[in-house]
Amino acid sequence: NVVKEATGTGTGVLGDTKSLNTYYTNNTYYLFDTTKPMNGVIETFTANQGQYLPGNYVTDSGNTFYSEQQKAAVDAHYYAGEVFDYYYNNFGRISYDNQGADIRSTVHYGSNYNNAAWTGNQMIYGDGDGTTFTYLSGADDVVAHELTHAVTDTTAGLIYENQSGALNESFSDVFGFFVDSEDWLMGEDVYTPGRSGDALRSLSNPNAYNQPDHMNEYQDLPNTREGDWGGVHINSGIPNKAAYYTINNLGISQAEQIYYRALTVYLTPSSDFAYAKAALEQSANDLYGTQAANAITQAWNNVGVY
Ligand SMILES: CCC(=O)Oc1c(C)cccc1C(=O)O
Ligand SMILES: [Ca+2]
Ligand SMILES: [Zn+2]
Repeated sequence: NVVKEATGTGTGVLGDTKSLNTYYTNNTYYLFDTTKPMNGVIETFTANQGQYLPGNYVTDSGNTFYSEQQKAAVDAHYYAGEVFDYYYNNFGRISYDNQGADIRSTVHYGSNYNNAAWTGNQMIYGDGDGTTFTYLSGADDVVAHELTHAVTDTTAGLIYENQSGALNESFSDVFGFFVDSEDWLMGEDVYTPGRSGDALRSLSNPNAYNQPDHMNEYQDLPNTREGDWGGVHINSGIPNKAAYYTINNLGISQAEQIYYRALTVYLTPSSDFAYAKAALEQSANDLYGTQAANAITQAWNNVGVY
């Protein structure tokens, strides 16, 4: 049969050119990647600034995705593939559910929407308002953050509130770092396009973006939407700082295996910070022995978790 897999090219959010795994049918090319070792596909849609999901496939008759409106889709598609590869190459995980599930993204979601999310079965990316954010799929750490929410939901299932919710957020930031390990910042490539050097969050210095980096700064916020469900995006600074200490002590290769084992083997929906410390200690001991476990202990003690 006619192999319809194709290689297209596109312009990303930051103006860079990248090659894309596309699919040819009905005289046009789709952002539809069938090349990964999974029974699902990686597919990218546009909501055309609406809120209906998944929206329309992103297509191009010439397999050249160079237009302004195609930039967000180019990066959502390319980075979803990069994050699939990260989890497959480092842990042998086949898509977010380890069962080869379709990885679906929708860009241009909503109007000036300064958000990105995992909806429970797909990723969505706003365009940003052009001041706070540009197209949010333009950052690989953001895409890794969102897809890691899907990994968490299919493994530990950390409940998105209070300490378990802050851990849910932190694991997404930490794997965002592992995918984009050239800096300790989150979302720097799409945050405030008019200002350089800043970011949404920092793992090395959570205080820089008004997050606590120690239990004595834990924010007891209400478990409501207005309270960020008990401050899940605020209090994540504490486990994020512990991860920073751990990675500096053990290195990325050991840290990522420890974090993956804790997430997929030991953590449970209601795990709190103390439980996460124990889960990471156990994972470190399982994989690398006492010295590595001691590094976890030290990292969490440094942020006031004993
Ligand atoms: C680093 C990615 C990130 O934090 O995305 C979100 C944004 C930009 C707003 C609200 C929620 C999220 C999230 O995915 O938690
Ligand atoms: Ca980053
Ligand atoms: Zn998140």
